[in-house]
Amino acid sequence: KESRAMKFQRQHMDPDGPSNNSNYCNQMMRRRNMTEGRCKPVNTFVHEPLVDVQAICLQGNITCKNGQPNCHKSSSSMKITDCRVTSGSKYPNCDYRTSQKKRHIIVACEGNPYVPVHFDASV
Ligand SMILES: Nc1ncnc2c1ncn2[C@@H]1O[C@H](C(=O)NS(=O)(=O)C[C@H]2[C@@H](O)[C@H](n3ccc(=O)[nH]c3=O)O[C@@H]2CO)[C@@H](O)[C@H]1O
Repeated sequence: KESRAMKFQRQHMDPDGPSNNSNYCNQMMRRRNMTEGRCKPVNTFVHEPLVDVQAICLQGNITCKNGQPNCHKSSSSMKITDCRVTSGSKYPNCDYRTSQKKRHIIVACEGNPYVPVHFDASV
């Protein structure tokens, strides 16, 4: 069974990316298995070293969207790519808009070791 930490990395980590093409999301959402059963509507990939994203858990606690107190915001902005399903997207041919941004990211952390398990938002 995939751990929550590994699921976070599968869904959100791409340190070597992004390949600067408009098909990045169409390729990566499939490759990371987020188009099975349905097209995952929104997903962010982070283009920073894993250790830098794991270090976010050391920042002060902030409230997550779901009200839990175990979220943390990155101290610096990070290179991300937002993937958002298009209006014309029809499962199983999931179609995404690819948007490259630099944002602070907010993740939820859990466990021992205390590591990211959920992507909450970018600001
Ligand atoms: N505090 C917590 N502590 C610990 N665990 C927590 C906590 N909260 C949730 N989980 C768990 O995480 C799991 C999960 O998949 N949550 S999810 O909201 O659906 C993820 C969102 C995110 O993947 C994506 N998104 C969204 C915006 C954006 O900019 N970029 C972007 O990528 O869309 C998804 C839906 O919004 C679930 O098992 C839930 O129990």
